[in-house]
Amino acid sequence: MKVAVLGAAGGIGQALALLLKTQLPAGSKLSLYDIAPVTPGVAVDLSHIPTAVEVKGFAGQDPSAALEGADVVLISAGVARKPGMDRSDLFNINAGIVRNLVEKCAATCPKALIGIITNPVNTTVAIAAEVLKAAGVYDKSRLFGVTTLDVIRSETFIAEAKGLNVADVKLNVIGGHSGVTILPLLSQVEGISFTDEEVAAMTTRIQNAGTEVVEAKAGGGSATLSMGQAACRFGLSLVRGLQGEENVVECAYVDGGSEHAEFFAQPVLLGKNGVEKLLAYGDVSEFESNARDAMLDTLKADIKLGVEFVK
Ligand SMILES: NC(=O)c1ccc[n+]([C@@H]2O[C@H](COP(=O)([O-])OP(=O)(O)OC[C@H]3O[C@@H](n4cnc5c(N)ncnc54)[C@H](O)[C@@H]3O)[C@@H](O)[C@H]2O)c1
Ligand SMILES: O=C(O)C[C@H](O)C(=O)O
Repeated sequence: MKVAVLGAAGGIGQALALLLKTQLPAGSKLSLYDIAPVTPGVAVDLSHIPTAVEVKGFAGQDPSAALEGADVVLISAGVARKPGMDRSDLFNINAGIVRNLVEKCAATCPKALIGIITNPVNTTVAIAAEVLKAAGVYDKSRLFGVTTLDVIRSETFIAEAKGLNVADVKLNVIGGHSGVTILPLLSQVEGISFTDEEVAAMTTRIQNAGTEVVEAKAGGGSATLSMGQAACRFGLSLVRGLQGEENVVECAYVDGGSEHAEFFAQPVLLGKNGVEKLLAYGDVSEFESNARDAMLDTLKADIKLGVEFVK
């Protein structure tokens, strides 16, 4: 199994690469690419860790060598937020970066599963889909917006607030990955109840968690370590699905399963072809159903921006 990380010299990329080096199944290959010249050095550094995962690093303008034979490509290349910015403010720079990298994926590893981390995810995934369509290799089962950070944040914050073992907290986070489009389904967490005030406060905290990190880092970037962990969890789930493991389920921002929008984050069953089955996200409370409906104009506008960027 070969996993490529594009943006591998960055804050997320290096954390993700370290976690993958230590957690990918024995015999895997890890391929690191970034425009930053340090990238081969990051690979050499990681290669001294004693695991049976072969790691290679590539720098420069062309990622093709890193992508050859890739089964999974995780893309975190691009710029991150500073205080006062929204994720949508990253569009001007990151849209072109994602377009160019996905064009290379289409040419070099058209069957790879692609996970987009680069923000604004609501839009960059739509860009990736249009690029793959234009290249004639689009398979909606193989493209994912990585929203796992919203899931692990929800698990963490709920466990903290309710005094639970975090391993026991499970929930779906649906919609997209910015502001009001992030909707944790708190009503589905088993064994606990929330007051209306707690639901409102917890939902807002989860929606603003990225900004919480951006402000705490005070101009030094956005979430990198928690995102590295989230992307590793998601990447390993993709690998487990590809290897034929059963019942591998993650929430991700995907195409086609939703009556709500062209792309929508929801639970998916992963398998040998990426999305094996789109799963229903289950019953929702009145608060959640209102919040879901209220996000749709924003989400659809984010998607339209991505489609129009490529067309
Ligand atoms: N999906 C999520 O939940 C989530 C969470 C956190 C951050 N992000 C996003 O991930 C992205 C990366 O964040 P970061 O903190 O790692 O940023 P970073 O600045 O630390 O790293 C980005 C890396 O991308 C590289 N890069 C830039 N242009 C490139 C190109 N054309 N080809 C290859 N590499 C290129 C840079 O050299 C840098 O090493 C940002 O857009 C951020 O908003 C998403
Ligand atoms: O908030 C950001 O800009 C980064 C990321 O999307 C996050 O949720 O932490």
